[in-house]
Amino acid sequence: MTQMVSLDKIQPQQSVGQPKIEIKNLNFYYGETKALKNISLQLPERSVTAFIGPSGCGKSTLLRVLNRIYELYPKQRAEGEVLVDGKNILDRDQDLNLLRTKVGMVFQKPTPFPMSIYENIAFGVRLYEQVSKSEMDERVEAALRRAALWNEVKDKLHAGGTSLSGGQQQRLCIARTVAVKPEIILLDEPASALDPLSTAKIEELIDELRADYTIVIVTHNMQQAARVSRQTAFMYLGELIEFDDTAKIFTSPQEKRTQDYVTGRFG
Ligand SMILES: Nc1ncnc2c1ncn2[C@@H]1O[C@H](COP(=O)(O)OP(=O)(O)OP(=O)(O)O)[C@@H](O)[C@H]1O
Repeated sequence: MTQMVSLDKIQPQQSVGQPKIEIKNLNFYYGETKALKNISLQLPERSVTAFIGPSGCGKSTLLRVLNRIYELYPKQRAEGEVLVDGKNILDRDQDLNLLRTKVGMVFQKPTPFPMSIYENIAFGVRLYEQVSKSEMDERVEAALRRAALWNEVKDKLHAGGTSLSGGQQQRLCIARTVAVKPEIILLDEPASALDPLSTAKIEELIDELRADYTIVIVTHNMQQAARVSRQTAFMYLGELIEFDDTAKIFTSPQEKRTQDYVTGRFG
């Protein structure tokens, strides 16, 4: 079998936590088109899970179900159950604002708000909490430190967020997400628009954040999945083909399609 992924980069085995997210018999539709077919899987808490698979297999769709962001678009609907801490977030009575503070999301392209670095973080905090000026200063600093950006921006907090480099903007978006104290962070190809150095910084950051958050990352980059994740889900044509420890998916997968994909035979 041709090895595409260097094995020394794969995360060491550790004990896996309790399931934070349990997806049960999930189907997803764009109008009449069924994009996810009966997906069931459990994502452990305080751990990084990667979704991999060829273009169009449903990785981003599955990620977007986890904070119900698809609801912003007409004719998109999910059926089945997604339990977060045992509560089905697909229930009609789910408070979507609450869900989105608990489940933060970072997109492929850095999307800072057109405001200062400080305000990029303070804005989201203010939506959910009333905090004093000094508390806000502390929140902003803590979030920027958590996103490994503080040292680079501490002297220009009132400069525009968009004046930062692409890699810094992405870390600002991670800081903004972390500032509202989520438990789950969804990352949709967070480094695909970045240069190798900025990508390495994002990966280091993911490695630090995994102790405190349940992280789900969609990536096209299999080396990246191997470097950052503890579990990997391989998807194909809207189905979950295989879900296992990342080391197993990349070295001894059970399914031929997984093997073909991770060894570069298709995709
Ligand atoms: N807004 C939309 N309307 C209709 N169909 C869509 C929409 N978004 C995605 N799809 C379809 O749903 C399926 C899954 O798409 P999705 O973007 O989740 O795949 P992906 O694995 O994330 O792909 P990529 O790696 O290219 O980003 C595809 O067949 C796609 O064409």
